[in-house]
Amino acid sequence: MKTKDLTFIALGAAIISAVSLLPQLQLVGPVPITLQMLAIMTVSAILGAKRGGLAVLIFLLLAAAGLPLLGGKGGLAPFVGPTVGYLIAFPIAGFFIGLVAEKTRRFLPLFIGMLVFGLGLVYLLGTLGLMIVLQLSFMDALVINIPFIIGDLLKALIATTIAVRLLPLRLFRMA
Ligand SMILES: O=C(O)CCCC[C@@H]1SC[C@@H]2NC(=O)N[C@@H]21
Repeated sequence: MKTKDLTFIALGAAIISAVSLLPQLQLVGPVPITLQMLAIMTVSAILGAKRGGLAVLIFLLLAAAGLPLLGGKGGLAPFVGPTVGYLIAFPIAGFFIGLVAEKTRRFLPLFIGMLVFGLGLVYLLGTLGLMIVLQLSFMDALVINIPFIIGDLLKALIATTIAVRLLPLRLFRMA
């Protein structure tokens, strides 16, 4: 990996971290509405699988190291809390969204990739985390995701729109 790639990974992690500092909306239940997935989907699509996944991983390491990036909290507590499944899903989703973006720059396939990995996979692992930490049934944990769907669809739409405009410029291609 070249210096240029490392710079983009650091930049990606910084963007995701900056967005994660924005206030979260705790409507009902244990999981907040956040803009994290908007940043993760956009950065990963632009940087590709390896660099996107690593950028998300560094963001999580910064949070684990104590930066208040997860609802104003940092340290290890969020990684054993109700949202742990979402946190585990973030870099995996980033990797696969990046992989899809490496294969296509067309809007529809990339948008579908965002839906499958940015929503589907994140909700699935998030649900499993909720089941384990809060001792809920699969259905009780799954319904906790319902309030996020419209907002997350919008985030996927925005991330795809940004990515399909930036990818053809080849600004961020691998060094
Ligand atoms: O800060 C955390 O501890 C992680 C919060 C995870 C929030 C999830 S991500 C997918 C879904 N969409 C949202 O806006 N919130 C949840």
